[in-house]
Amino acid sequence: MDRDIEMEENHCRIAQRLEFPLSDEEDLHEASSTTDRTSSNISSDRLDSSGSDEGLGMTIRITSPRKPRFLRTRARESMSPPYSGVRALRLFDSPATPKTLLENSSAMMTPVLATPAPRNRMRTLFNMSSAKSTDKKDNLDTPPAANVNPFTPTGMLLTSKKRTRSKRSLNGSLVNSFDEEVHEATDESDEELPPKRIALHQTSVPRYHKEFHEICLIGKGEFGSVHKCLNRLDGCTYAVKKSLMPVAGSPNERSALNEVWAHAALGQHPHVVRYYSAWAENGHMIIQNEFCNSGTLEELIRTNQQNNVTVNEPQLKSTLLQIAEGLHYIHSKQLAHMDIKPGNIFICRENIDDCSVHHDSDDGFDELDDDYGSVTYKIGDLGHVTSVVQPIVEEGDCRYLPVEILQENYDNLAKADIFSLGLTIYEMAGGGQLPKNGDEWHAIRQGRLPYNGRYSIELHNLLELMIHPDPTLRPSTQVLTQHPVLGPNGAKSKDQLSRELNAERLKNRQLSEKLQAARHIQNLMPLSRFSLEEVPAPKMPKLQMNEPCAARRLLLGRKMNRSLSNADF
Ligand SMILES: Nc1ncnc2c1ncn2[C@@H]1O[C@H](COP(=O)(O)OP(=O)(O)OP(=O)(O)O)[C@@H](O)[C@H]1O
Repeated sequence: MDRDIEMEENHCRIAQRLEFPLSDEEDLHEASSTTDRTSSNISSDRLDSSGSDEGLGMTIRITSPRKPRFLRTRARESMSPPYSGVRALRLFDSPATPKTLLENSSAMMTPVLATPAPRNRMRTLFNMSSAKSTDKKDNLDTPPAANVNPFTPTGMLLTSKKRTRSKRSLNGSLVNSFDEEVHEATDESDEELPPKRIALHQTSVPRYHKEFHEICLIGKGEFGSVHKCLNRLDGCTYAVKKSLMPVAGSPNERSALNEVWAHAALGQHPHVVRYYSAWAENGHMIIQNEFCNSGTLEELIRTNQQNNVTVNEPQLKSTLLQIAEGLHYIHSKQLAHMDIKPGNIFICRENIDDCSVHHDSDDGFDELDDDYGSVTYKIGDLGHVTSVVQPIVEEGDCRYLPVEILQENYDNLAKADIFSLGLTIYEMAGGGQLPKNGDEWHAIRQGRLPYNGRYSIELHNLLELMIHPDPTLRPSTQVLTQHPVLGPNGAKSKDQLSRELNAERLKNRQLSEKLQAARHIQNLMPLSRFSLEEVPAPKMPKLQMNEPCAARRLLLGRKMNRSLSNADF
């Protein structure tokens, strides 16, 4: 009896400490009675698994119409009856204090998006209590409240299963399973759920002004406006793109997500504009990207035209090579860009003092010095990216589109990018504005480009090959990056050339050492007994690739010890 009183007192003390407000208490009691009233709805398997009548693990089927699956899951977790819930926590015989339990509970509850915050701490306790019992089961049974990126290998697999459900809408546009509304998800297995599980309006996060200081507007496109922004925390500059209109719930929502998915699936490459994060704010899609400090190739072409400046051939070749590198990377991920054009090629110059300029200059031929310093070209605006295996094509700019895409032949999407790249470089080479239609437009689709004589005929022939009417005959990105017209000297930077020179010198030196050793042996014994391969190389100090020329000349000098033992070259 004394123990009962003591427990009752303990219970009151805890309730006080947790600031149990009357309204919520009533609320919760109501929930309790609702539970009683709907006891037939309480799933018996969960009750059984808890093995008690304490409300631990008790679940209620919420029958409100069309609530998203994850909301329903959370709702049922937060509606356990209060009194039995408190007892279910076993506070009296647990070494954990209510505070620890509260902390644990909030840690456990944070990741679910669009779940209303618990109305008070006590309710959090109940959440924790029920979460504890269902946690294991939920992790196994419930797919996470997160989209599946269709451009990752898993996403591609999932899409291929869903493709049977793709259909054409009445207005002729392709409707894919990704467009199915989130709330259409029923109690299906993970595979059967649509990959788009989070609607943008469910994920509004007020980050823009909190995290960024807006410096200026740098551009506007059809989809969005782009601002140069300073991140308040890391102090670096970014290009932050915000959709012009709220896209949440609109037909543009998928395109907006497409860009984010493509960026995220592609990851980092020196010739693809780098992506940092994305979020939705008041229905707008916001994407934080690397800031490219020298604008777009389109702006450069326009300025050159105005100033009557011609781009020299090494610059043309370097640009072609760099974009081919970026495309090669995109194609290696089974994706196609589908909107390659000067306006979507971004330029970074290294000597401009800006910590947001991220260069990966180690690969050698991705820069070319011009009057302003090293220049890197990057592919951006990934809004049209599609999988080459399961294409959903949203046609890009008709000036750069090959005819097979307009005819809805999607067998060679990677080669459609090659076509657009050929025309992009042609424009950069002074080819003038490309036609949108008419005879000239058709002539280009027949593989004919007017030659203006400002660059070599070899390069011109390569550009014509890139726009060949038969996509299979256009060179792949792999072929382009190793194409003799683009190498060895024309498009390479000084760094790359000196690295290659060093490598050639090293090879040369090894060969001459072998030759000298062979001569030496020949003097000692008849040569017929040894093939050249068997001749042991003389022992010499290793030549470092980056040694200055003077040092190398010394090493190649005549005063070297020679040995017939095996050398470790
Ligand atoms: N990462 C960046 N760095 C610097 N400037 C950028 C960057 N991204 C975009 N811009 C500027 O913003 C302009 C619009 O950007 P973007 O082309 O991505 O928008 P969009 O609405 O998707 O365009 P489109 O009409 O081609 O679909 C660009 O032309 C460019 O001037």
